[in-house]
Amino acid sequence: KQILHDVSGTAHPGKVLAVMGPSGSGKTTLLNVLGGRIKCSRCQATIGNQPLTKRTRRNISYVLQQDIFFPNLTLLQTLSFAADLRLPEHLSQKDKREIVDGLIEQLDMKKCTKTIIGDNMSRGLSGGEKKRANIANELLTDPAVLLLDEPTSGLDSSTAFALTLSLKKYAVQSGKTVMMTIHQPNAQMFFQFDTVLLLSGGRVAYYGAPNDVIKDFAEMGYACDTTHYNPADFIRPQPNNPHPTLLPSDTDGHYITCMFLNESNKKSLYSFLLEILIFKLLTLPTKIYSDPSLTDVSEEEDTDARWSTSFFTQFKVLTQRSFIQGKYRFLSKLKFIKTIGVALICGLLWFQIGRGHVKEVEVNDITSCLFFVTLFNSFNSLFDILMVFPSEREVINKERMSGSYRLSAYYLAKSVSELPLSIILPSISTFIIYWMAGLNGFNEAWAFFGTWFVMILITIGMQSLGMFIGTATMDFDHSLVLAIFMMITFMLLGGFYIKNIPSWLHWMRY
Ligand SMILES: Nc1ncnc2c1ncn2[C@@H]1O[C@H](COP(=O)(O)OP(=O)(O)OP(=O)(O)O)[C@@H](O)[C@H]1O
Repeated sequence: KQILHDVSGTAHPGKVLAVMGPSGSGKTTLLNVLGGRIKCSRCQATIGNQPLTKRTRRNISYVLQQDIFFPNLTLLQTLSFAADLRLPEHLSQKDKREIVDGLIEQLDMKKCTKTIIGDNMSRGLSGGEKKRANIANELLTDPAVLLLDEPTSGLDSSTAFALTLSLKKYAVQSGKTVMMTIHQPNAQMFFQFDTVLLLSGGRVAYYGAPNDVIKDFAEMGYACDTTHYNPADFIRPQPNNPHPTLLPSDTDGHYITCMFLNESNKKSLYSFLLEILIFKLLTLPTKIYSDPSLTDVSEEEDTDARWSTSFFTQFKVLTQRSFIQGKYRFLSKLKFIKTIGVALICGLLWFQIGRGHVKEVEVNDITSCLFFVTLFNSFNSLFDILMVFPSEREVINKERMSGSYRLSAYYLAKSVSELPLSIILPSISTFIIYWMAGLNGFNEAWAFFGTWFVMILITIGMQSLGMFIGTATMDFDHSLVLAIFMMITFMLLGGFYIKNIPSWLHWMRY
């Protein structure tokens, strides 16, 4: 589905470009392409003089419309972990902390550094604060270009205006390029923008200075009574001007330029290129297009390092973060009560069964006891981890899109941070049941360690299986069905219920 048709324009350093247009006009799609979230084979975009590749895209930060964070971390923890992952390793912890503190101060968030981000279940930062946290998170890397998708949505008009002002100030003071989509700016906000790109049905309806919009629309026969109308409201339902106006660039630096090519409309491409050529000769300080031929940007992957930090740093920071994020799960009293409670019941039920001279009939009971302990620990660890990865997927996707870390570093960190759960709880249950049931008598302590070690291996194995099922299905209902099916298959083929497994099914127990 072609969403954007012949959209073109330039965003300049030190200036704010607002992408406006009715819902579904393609604003987010445009930003997604520029931010590298959608691969577009027929689009040509350059940053400065460079084509947009994985490496040059690192100069662009993209603030998504949704504020996606780990809800249990505080604002300071969130930004500090992001700084550790995304800032170059040669910066000291003190430097990184100063950058984080500076951003918190700049965005006026000092009073909520220790507040958790929060979600529907546990209240934390307010909507506006979350939005600012989202922006701070992207500003950490000091990008040359900042893309923001509807940063003012859900904010009241004065907060939205304050945010627009801060973005404008940021662009002017730091000479950065700011490009944002916005739905309904009030008149005050509208005139803060340096350039407005109005989209309608994926086409450019207006591209120029906000001050000229009334004049341009009046020339087309749409006069606006500015004493009674907000120009931003006025132009929204009138998106009939298909001709983009090109603005001269007056600043050098990281300006970002893009063009979407409609293959079926080569004529417009050529006339557009001609327009650019004339324009370029007349005004442009540096070139817009280095190569007008149609190249596939997705093929222009370059081999430069994609990450700011080493694998080890990523692993270390992600493990720490995972511990803090998951501490509510790890330290859940309920889990301890459940484990100890079930272990005590088992201990009482099989009390001293293995002690002394074991009769033949008791051998069966001992096998049942071992089978139950194995099953209990397996179920616990399998179901505990099933939804851990899917629930973090959004955050991981967002962070991976901005090139924060390798997937392998995340996976290893996640596995390591889950270890306390996979060691402590099975150790408790095995310890209680083993000694209460008196398995193997009291004299052979080594046999206890043997049993304990096997239980730990089983739980770690089950944890991996749970992670695999959760990741493969990404859906609670499906993962539950698959997990139960696999557990029951293991139980049936484990040799407890039936000793004479048909030979053609033997292989399945592996
Ligand atoms: N992957 C897709 N497949 C099919 N259609 C899509 C896809 N992505 C976007 N669209 C369609 O493209 C159009 C533009 O979507 P986009 O999200 O860019 O709009 P928008 O201007 O940002 O809207 P809003 O202001 O409501 O967020 C919409 O009609 C949408 O349904």
